[in-house]
Amino acid sequence: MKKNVLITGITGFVGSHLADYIFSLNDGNIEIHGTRRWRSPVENIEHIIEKIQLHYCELLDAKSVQDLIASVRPDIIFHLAAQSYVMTSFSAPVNTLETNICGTVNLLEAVRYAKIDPVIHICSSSEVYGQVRENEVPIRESQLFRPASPYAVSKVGEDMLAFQYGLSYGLRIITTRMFTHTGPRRGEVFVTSAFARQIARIEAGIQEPVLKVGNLESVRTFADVRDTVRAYWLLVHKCKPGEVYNIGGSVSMTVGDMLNKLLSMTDKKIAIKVDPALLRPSDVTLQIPDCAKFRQATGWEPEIPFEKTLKDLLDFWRDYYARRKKRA
Ligand SMILES: C[C@H]1O[C@H](OP(=O)(O)OP(=O)(O)OC[C@H]2O[C@@H](n3cnc4c(=O)[nH]c(N)nc43)[C@H](O)[C@@H]2O)[C@@H](O)[C@@H](O)C1=O
Repeated sequence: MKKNVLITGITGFVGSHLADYIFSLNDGNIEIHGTRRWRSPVENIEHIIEKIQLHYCELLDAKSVQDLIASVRPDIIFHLAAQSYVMTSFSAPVNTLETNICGTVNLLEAVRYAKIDPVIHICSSSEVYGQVRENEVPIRESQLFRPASPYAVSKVGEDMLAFQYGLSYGLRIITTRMFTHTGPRRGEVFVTSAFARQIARIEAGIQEPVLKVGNLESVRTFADVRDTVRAYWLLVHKCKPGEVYNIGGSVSMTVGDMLNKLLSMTDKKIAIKVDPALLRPSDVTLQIPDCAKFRQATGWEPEIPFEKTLKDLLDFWRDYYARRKKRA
């Protein structure tokens, strides 16, 4: 019998890569279902749109989610739909909390009412740990939560809901606290993409050679999105419901060092300018994960070198502006 895999947020960055990864396994017994909101652009999944079952679904509408779950009856759920930009959560805290917390409740309730028993992957985030002290890195799953943004609080909520629905109703939920991940299709607001996009625009002659930045001192441990989705697939097959796992890359550096790597990939001379609008009321400046628990459970290791991740991201934006120019 075919296995139904449901990816909420399949039109997004990680969702689209996860669908690509599952297709690459060439398993004829898997049917991929995904959700989209009526306004969501579909360019990330245009290349696979004929091969997936796409469902209109509004996570904040309980009926919409119940109808979806009752009709798909998924065996595996990857809940990737979210308001995921930290900065936006400061200007739209209620929307962030609603989407990430109430949206997750609607999904978990819909599973209960459908009386099905799927494996459910809930995406918490490394942001739940907030600002850690130097003696607290690498960060383990037992680290205290000190959320530094409404987004982080929303992910604490999601994390706790995953625990509680497992405890109260026996749902088979596995939670990840993923650290920063990037690669082609990364949304333009996130730091790696924001920088790569500006370089591509400068190369295309549609932006002055001045690159706007926020806080360059933050340390991040970058993972490639393609390693990330491979980890998520292993997670639902090898990890234990009720447990929570850190997942992250192995390359840690400041955002400024990451920028220098990107700048070394272009011939253009580019000036750097701090834009105060990109500075957060409170920032998380030290994120280095301890992923031993996940590695032990799955044998997963990140494989893609960070230079390739950045080059692929930059080329993604170069292609984007080349195609735009052709259409004009
Ligand atoms: C795990 C976690 O990972 C992501 O959250 P994030 O790490 O906050 O991602 P980001 O790319 O917005 O910022 C990274 C750092 O870079 C600094 N920074 C400097 N200059 C710019 C800049 O120009 N733009 C942005 N966005 N950040 C900048 C900024 O202040 C911050 O310190 C999300 O996927 C989130 O959903 C998630 O769960």
